[in-house]
Amino acid sequence: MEEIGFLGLGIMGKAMSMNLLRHGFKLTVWNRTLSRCDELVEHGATIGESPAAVIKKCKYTIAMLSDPAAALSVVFDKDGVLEQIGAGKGYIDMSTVDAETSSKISEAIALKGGSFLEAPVSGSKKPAEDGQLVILAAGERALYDAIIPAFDIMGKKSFFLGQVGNGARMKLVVNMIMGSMMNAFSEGLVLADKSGLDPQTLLDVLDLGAIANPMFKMKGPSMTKSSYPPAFPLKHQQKDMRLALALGDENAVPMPVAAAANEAFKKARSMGLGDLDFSAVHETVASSKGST
Ligand SMILES: NC(=O)C1=CN([C@@H]2O[C@H](COP(=O)(O)OP(=O)(O)OC[C@H]3O[C@@H](n4cnc5c(N)ncnc54)[C@H](OP(=O)(O)O)[C@@H]3O)[C@@H](O)[C@H]2O)C=CC1
Ligand SMILES: O=CCCC(=O)O
Repeated sequence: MEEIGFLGLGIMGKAMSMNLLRHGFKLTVWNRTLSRCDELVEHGATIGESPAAVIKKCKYTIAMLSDPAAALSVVFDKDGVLEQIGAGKGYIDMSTVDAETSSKISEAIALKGGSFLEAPVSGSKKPAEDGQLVILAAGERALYDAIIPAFDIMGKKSFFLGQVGNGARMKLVVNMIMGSMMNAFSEGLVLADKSGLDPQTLLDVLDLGAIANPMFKMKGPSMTKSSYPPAFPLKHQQKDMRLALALGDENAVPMPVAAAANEAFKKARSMGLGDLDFSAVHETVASSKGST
């Protein structure tokens, strides 16, 4: 495949681009904090000096950015994607954003004659390193077909969900469920502990029953030790809850559980936990003062 551009080398972007390099793809990379490109360069990538420079050089460019503000800035600001996108070029945004943000980007790129695909992912740092993501794509089918060789390296399964917005919506629904679930799990761990049960035994019991899942198995043991090395930063999970609640507003779907979970993530941010893993929401329950 031709050289691919990659914008955004945070936790996910770095893991995904390293994986592409390992599988023989040629990459030109850019990151707002340029020093984060160094490790990729050591593994064979070339640096582009701006998003526009990357787009100019590459037929296809992938982005993995923190939130809607970052996704819009990289496209619309000076030296951004729009300055060089045009006929024959494709832009694939894999960041988790809302449908409105994706649509704005899609429309602007279409006006320049370029192609757009949104492709947010399920799966975190480790699945990104191992090429085990689940890719939720929507937008131009021809671009989806063209970028499949890269998706096949980054993911274990890709879905094409139709028109732009459907990928963003699917991702927000999934993360709304995940964020709500993490809060119930945190409350359960603390409830077990405070009521005299061994939290590790709770983990063993959960793992054998109908609500066993990889997330509890993976994060549970470190949560019981109050250890939260960031795989999925809590500030991004709170952003996803906020965007999912807005989607609920739009569609008049009552979501009291998700709303409560969002408050817990906001509380965790106010406690300075935003850069830790989203499982650190456990601290909002574990460290709450209370007497019986
Ligand atoms: N971590 C995870 O497990 C998963 C994350 N996601 C989603 O993927 C996206 C990236 O997540 P993750 O890698 O964890 O996040 P990080 O916070 O590790 O990285 C964010 C990236 O966005 C860049 N960025 C932030 N603001 C701007 C801006 N204004 N202009 C340009 N670049 C900017 C950062 O650049 P700089 O280095 O300069 O700060 C960095 O490259 C998010 O949308 C997240 O919700 C999806 C699935 C899993
Ligand atoms: O958006 C982040 C998703 C994290 C995960 O699916 O494990």
